[in-house]
Amino acid sequence: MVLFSEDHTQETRHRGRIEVICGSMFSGKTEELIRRLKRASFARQRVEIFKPVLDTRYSESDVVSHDNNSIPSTPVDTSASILLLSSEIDVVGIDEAQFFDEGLTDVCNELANHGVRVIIAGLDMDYKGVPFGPIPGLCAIADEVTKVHAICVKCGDLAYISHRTVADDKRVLLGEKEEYEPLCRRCYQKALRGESGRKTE
Ligand SMILES: Nc1ncnc2c1ncn2[C@@H]1O[C@H](COP(=O)(O)OP(=O)(O)O)[C@@H](O)[C@H]1O
Ligand SMILES: Cc1cn([C@H]2C[C@H](O)[C@@H](COP(=O)(O)O)O2)c(=O)[nH]c1=O
Ligand SMILES: [Zn+2]
Repeated sequence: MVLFSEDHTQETRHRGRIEVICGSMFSGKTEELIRRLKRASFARQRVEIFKPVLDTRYSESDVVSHDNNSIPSTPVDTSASILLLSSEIDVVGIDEAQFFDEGLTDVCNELANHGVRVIIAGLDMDYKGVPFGPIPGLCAIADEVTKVHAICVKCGDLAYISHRTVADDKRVLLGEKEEYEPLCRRCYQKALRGESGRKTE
């Protein structure tokens, strides 16, 4: 899939569609979400961005990337709130979608069926490699899925998973580089076996 394609149909009004941007931590999901949403704003489309209320890492309200790019957003606690707050909107962006309830799939379908372009960013897998929350279902119903990759911090290959580096087995543990590192499949298997590797940063 070509990531930075100039698909001008995406800037066309009244085209309901669902786009999913997924991958590991540090893979550029939030940056790609912000890029698409800012382009929609430049095209004078009415844009609304949502994130789960529990994601307070960088900001209570803004969606912020690891490189500190940001865009204002509305924190919500359920997917149903997204539907309620999206009247008269052309483009809906949703970040950290893995933390939403399973109702998010129906909400996104409903919006797209009514002509809204819905752009969703989220982790495809948790730290154990298990598909995360509503993301797999959203990938199934999406018009377009973009899988992005970080760089494995041990070997420089493409990473596919977010390895948790602290002892905590809760599925939800907000964090950054102190708690997670993106690894390729080979380095992840080594890490699970307790073999040390060179950390390149
Ligand atoms: N190991 C890494 N591989 C790729 N990018 C990384 C890595 N570590 C830090 N980054 C930074 O993270 C940025 C991506 O941030 P962001 O869009 O917030 O990612 P995501 O939302 O997927 O976690 C990259 O542009 C890069 O500057
Ligand atoms: C793998 C994994 C991650 N999380 C948390 C850690 C971060 O707060 C977010 C992901 O943010 P990003 O924008 O993709 O970098 O999710 C978690 O709670 N559980 C996990 O298994
Ligand atoms: Zn590796």
